[in-house]
Amino acid sequence: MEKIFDPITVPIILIDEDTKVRMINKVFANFLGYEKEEILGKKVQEVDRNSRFPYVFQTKKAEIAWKHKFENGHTAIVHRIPVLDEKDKVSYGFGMILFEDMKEFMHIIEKNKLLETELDHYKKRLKELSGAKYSWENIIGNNGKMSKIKNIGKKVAMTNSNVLILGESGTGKELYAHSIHNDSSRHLAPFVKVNCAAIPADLLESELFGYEEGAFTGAKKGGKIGKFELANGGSIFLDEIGDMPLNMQSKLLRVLQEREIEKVGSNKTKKIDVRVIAATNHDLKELVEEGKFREDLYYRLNVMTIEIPPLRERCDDIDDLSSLLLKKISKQLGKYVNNISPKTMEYLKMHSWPGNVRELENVLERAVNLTDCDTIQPSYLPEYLMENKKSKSSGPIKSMKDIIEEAEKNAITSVLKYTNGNKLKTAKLLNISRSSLYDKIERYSIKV
Ligand SMILES: Nc1ncnc2c1ncn2[C@@H]1O[C@H](COP(=O)(O)OP(=O)(O)OP(=O)(O)O)[C@@H](O)[C@H]1O
Repeated sequence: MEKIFDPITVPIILIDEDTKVRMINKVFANFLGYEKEEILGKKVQEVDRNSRFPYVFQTKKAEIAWKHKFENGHTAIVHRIPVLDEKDKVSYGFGMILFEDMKEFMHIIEKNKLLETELDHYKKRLKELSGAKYSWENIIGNNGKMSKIKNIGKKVAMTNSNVLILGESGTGKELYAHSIHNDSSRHLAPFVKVNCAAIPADLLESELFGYEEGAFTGAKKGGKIGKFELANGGSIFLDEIGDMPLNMQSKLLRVLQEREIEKVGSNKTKKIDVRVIAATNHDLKELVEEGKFREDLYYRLNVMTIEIPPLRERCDDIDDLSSLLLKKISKQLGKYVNNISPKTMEYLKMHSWPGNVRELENVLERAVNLTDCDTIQPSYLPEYLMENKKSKSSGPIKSMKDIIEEAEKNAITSVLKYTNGNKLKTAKLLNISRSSLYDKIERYSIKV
């Protein structure tokens, strides 16, 4: 035992069940102001009256990194560990000094604090670089349906399953995708967004999976890393998944099943660990029925589903949402506008909000810019919002197709008015392509 204890440069001590010192190394004995031989066999309390070992033997609980003032006046940081036998009886105690003086200890603490601050800073930077900007606190609305959906989102974030976020354009699907990633165990890894509708069909495969050098004419030297590989360890947000071409859907399905990708022009596969968060404003089930979306992919993605209802279906949220958005917008614009008059609120609640929260945000931003007092009056609302109130009436029951067409027509008409007939802005606000907007304008004979 002596041979083991003495070469150790950290002060250590071994005590038997009667608190007698069985072994102590030279450094510890010298620290106490004794020679080793003077201490061995003595009760620990005789060597240091302040010893807590008798107490530790009673509680049977280790005291780790405790500050201890020795009888000789030294203060140190120590461990006191009771060792129990199979019958849960104390068989011996082990003690050691971690820091022989408090200055050394305080120095380590300070250094640790500094490191923690630095670590926080780099964690924040990493999060920013990871691509996910928003978290739950950016999703306004803690009442009614919104709080329920947020709670579902938080539960979903804890799992590792694929997520499907459904909801009309402007309902906050992207906010949810970011927040789920940021609240998941993957939050320090990348969050990569791909808008499946914005990438031409023939480029989507190489965009998602990358390509090898020389894979096709015009391919970059050295090839290209795909979004899936970039998201490895993190999450990939496949926005507008409903617009993904069928041939790509089969390839995506393979990736989800096999958890491996194959670059364009390569015959090698690479294992990847990516969580898919997909979103769409289409009715995916309907697309499946129409043969435009693969059923097997639908079920693969539809493991955890979050459905965000359109704003018109959660009128109760409009009050809360408007006040909180108003606060945010006033702060951003540096204006003090914190009230919405009851009449204005009435108009806001009557509107059908085809552009959902995005439209509400725009309406409020416009009003904050126009108003010169602290309250938003109806006169600061766009014309089309007041007209909607007059035209709201219930009629005979219509087919789903007619209802959807009518809603589309109303949405396009409203937003066109709101943008003063600007088609590019309208298409953007409604999140549809320009060509699709032109088609619908023609189909519904909308006067621009
Ligand atoms: N609950 C909410 N709280 C705060 N802002 C919201 C909320 N929901 C939506 N928004 C705002 O509305 C706008 C649209 O949100 P987002 O882009 O997440 O919607 P989306 O459903 O992904 O739309 P799209 O389908 O058109 O891509 C953003 O400016 C976002 O900040």
